[in-house]
Amino acid sequence: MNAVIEAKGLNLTFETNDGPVHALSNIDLTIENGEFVSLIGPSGCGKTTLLRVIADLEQPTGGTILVNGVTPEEARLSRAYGYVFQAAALYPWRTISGNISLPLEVMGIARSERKARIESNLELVNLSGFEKKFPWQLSGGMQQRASIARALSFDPDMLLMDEPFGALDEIVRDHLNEQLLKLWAQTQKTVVFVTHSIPEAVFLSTKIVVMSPRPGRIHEIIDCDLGADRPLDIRETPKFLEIAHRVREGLRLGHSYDDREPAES
Ligand SMILES: Nc1ncnc2c1ncn2[C@@H]1O[C@H](COP(=O)(O)OP(=O)(O)OP(=O)(O)O)[C@@H](O)[C@H]1O
Repeated sequence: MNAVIEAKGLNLTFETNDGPVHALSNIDLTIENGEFVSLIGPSGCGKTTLLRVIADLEQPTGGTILVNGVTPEEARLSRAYGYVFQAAALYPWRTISGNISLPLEVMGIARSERKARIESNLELVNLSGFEKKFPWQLSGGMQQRASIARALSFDPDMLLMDEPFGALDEIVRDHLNEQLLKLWAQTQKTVVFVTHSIPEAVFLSTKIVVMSPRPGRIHEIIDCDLGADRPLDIRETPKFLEIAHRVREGLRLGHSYDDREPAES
């Protein structure tokens, strides 16, 4: 295994009209090739900010970060990752295949190659046959699958996913979680996944990064060694429940530290 993300002493303070907001504090994180890593924590603890720093969408104000051994900017320019947003963010005037094609068109990839890639990626997310539909003709879960196909279209090493299933109901979410696990096993991509959901994090991940707020920092990193074969009912096994309990405890302790903070400073 080799590190695809290496953050050391990462800090990020936003300067706002109401004063500085310390969004990330002293983040040390190494993510190895092929891992599925979830970032979990309460609202405002910096999960999205950390993902955006990896993606070169925010600049850290301190510390260092390497993505695939190079700066986030170089990694972005070499298309090291595909990014999946909370909302599917598909262009409504383009068909599903037109949406998946867009990054490939920007890269100047020939039409026949684009067609082949669209087909294979739609197959990966179980959407074969929906090429000519427009986003509004698809359910929320299908739209999110299409946006995953788009993120995979240029075959990046890594998928960065910001709460991709947060807005979906639980049944659809379960289904998409199963599909995402299959896709991860099939493609062996590295995935960094932001979520609020403990069961989702435990079900999907090889490693869970528990974050705590104000300023956002890593409270604990929990190994999630449930093996590769994870049917949905693994969620009722003692091992799963034990890991979920550890994550919950981590979140609770992270919070109580936060509650004590004003008295200590
Ligand atoms: N562009 C910005 N300018 C100023 N403050 C920001 C900016 N982006 C984020 N923040 C602040 O930084 C902190 C971390 O935000 P972030 O969105 O990373 O948290 P999060 O853990 O992803 O939250 P959520 O789970 O609600 O999405 C918050 O206090 C947020 O208000």
